[in-house]
Amino acid sequence: MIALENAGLRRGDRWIFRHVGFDLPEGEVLAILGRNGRGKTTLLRTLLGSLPLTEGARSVPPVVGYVPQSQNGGEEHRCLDIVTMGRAGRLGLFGLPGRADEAAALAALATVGAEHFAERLFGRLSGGERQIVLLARALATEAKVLVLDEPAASLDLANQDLLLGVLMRLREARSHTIVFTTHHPQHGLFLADRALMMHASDEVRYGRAAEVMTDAELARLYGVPFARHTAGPGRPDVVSPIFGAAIP
Ligand SMILES: Nc1ncnc2c1ncn2[C@@H]1O[C@H](COP(=O)(O)OP(=O)(O)OP(=O)(O)O)[C@@H](O)[C@H]1O
Repeated sequence: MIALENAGLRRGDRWIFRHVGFDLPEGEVLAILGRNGRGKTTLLRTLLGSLPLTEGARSVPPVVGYVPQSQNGGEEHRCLDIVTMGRAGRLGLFGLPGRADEAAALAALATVGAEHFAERLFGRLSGGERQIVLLARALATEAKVLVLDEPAASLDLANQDLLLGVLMRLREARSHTIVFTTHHPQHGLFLADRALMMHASDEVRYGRAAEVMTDAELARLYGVPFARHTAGPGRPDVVSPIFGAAIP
């Protein structure tokens, strides 16, 4: 459904990433992890088609729903209008959204459990609620692939829980193939079927999230040791960085 094969991207004389390959089955969720500047956003941009690969190949459907880290602007618009903007790619050059588009936007809000936001102003929502509206906008495109760039980056714990819960419902429905970047390993363990760990520009590990996100690999990725706790039957382990105990 979505794949990269021996993909590389060079800027000037520097490879941002190289030899990246994965093949994400339809309906699965992929978490991309790596330190600051490791190339996560650049990799997402190649998936979105806004940056060409220097080498290798990508296989991504033509329409992808994108959720940015946050959005500046639109604060004075109703959430329904923000979500209806997701229909723009389906309208003709000078086309205006019609009733069917508004109905699709309402359906997208309902999918994320946020139909009650429809008439509220986007600027009056909390950060987490805004992310959910932006997710609804991506769903309104009717894309089967969703790409999210650090969707929980600026959210407090309650809002992280809110957003992760909505994404988990999409995962359980297996209605979309989802790729997201994160600095929270726990989000990967909670939500993702697979993980792509960007250790270095030419070293990327890909596999089942529970198998590749071991304590040792997380410690190697971030340079910080991790502790692990079991969270009860049917729940993924909980990992926490042990600050102040950096690996020599
Ligand atoms: N337009 C550009 N020209 C040259 N280098 C760039 C450009 N944009 C980004 N880079 C470099 O590419 C590298 C990867 O950047 P990218 O934003 O993809 O990292 P990231 O893993 O998403 O980082 P973060 O976790 O901080 O968001 C960085 O070293 C960055 O400086």
